[in-house]
Amino acid sequence: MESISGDEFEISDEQDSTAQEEKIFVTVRVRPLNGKEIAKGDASDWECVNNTTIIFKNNPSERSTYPNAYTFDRVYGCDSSTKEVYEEGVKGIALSVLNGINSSIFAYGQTSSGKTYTMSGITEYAIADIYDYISRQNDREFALKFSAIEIYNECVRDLLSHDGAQLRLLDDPEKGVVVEKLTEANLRDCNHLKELISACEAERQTGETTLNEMSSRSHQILRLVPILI
Ligand SMILES: Nc1ncnc2c1ncn2[C@@H]1O[C@H](COP(=O)(O)OP(=O)(O)OP(=O)(O)O)[C@@H](O)[C@H]1O
Repeated sequence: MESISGDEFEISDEQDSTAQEEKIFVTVRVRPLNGKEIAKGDASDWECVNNTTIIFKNNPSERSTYPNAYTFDRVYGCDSSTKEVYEEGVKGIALSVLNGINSSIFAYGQTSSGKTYTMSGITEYAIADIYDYISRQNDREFALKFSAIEIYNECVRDLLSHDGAQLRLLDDPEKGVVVEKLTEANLRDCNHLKELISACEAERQTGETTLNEMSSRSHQILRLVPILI
């Protein structure tokens, strides 16, 4: 997400210090075993022993000098809900974009680890909160722009365009990396954004992997840019 552009915009000291800290908040979420794994008698190798520590339970004895406990800003066990993950680790970051702070929220992990599942839920909650926040502003009015790309086999595609053309990445001295000719939609409202995200979902490359029948096979980047009007 990119922060607001607009002349009158000011940020508070608290927001300013958050921006200067360039904080990165890293969380881990363990997904529950799926039907296939349960049928095979698999057991989870990972256990969250408190809010910040996850342990690997099956260290072979000959490698016992390897660490088996890992600490993150927050860890979520397999009974956690996406709402919990969102509220504690993501909401503040998503809303900070409306106060002038560029922010990114991304998921990383092997196939079938639950990236799409978690990010879909998180996106839904973030959209609801962003529009709720905007509707409660009496002194500020926002316009939102939305764009979406997919990176697949080293190619960048515009998910809001049906022509399937490969887009070029350009290095702009002021803006940084820019995707040339990328469609930017001016959002009418929350439902418009949801419709566009569904359309992007339909455009994505999917395929089967040994671990995930509906693997996304690509990286998707959704970008929301609020503008003060
Ligand atoms: N926290 C969870 N609770 C219940 N089911 C989950 C959870 N996380 C993932 N799943 C299920 O596990 C399967 C794999 O998840 P998902 O497709 O999100 O993985 P992925 O990391 O995006 O995989 P890929 O990289 O292959 O696209 C899906 O069927 C999804 O519904």
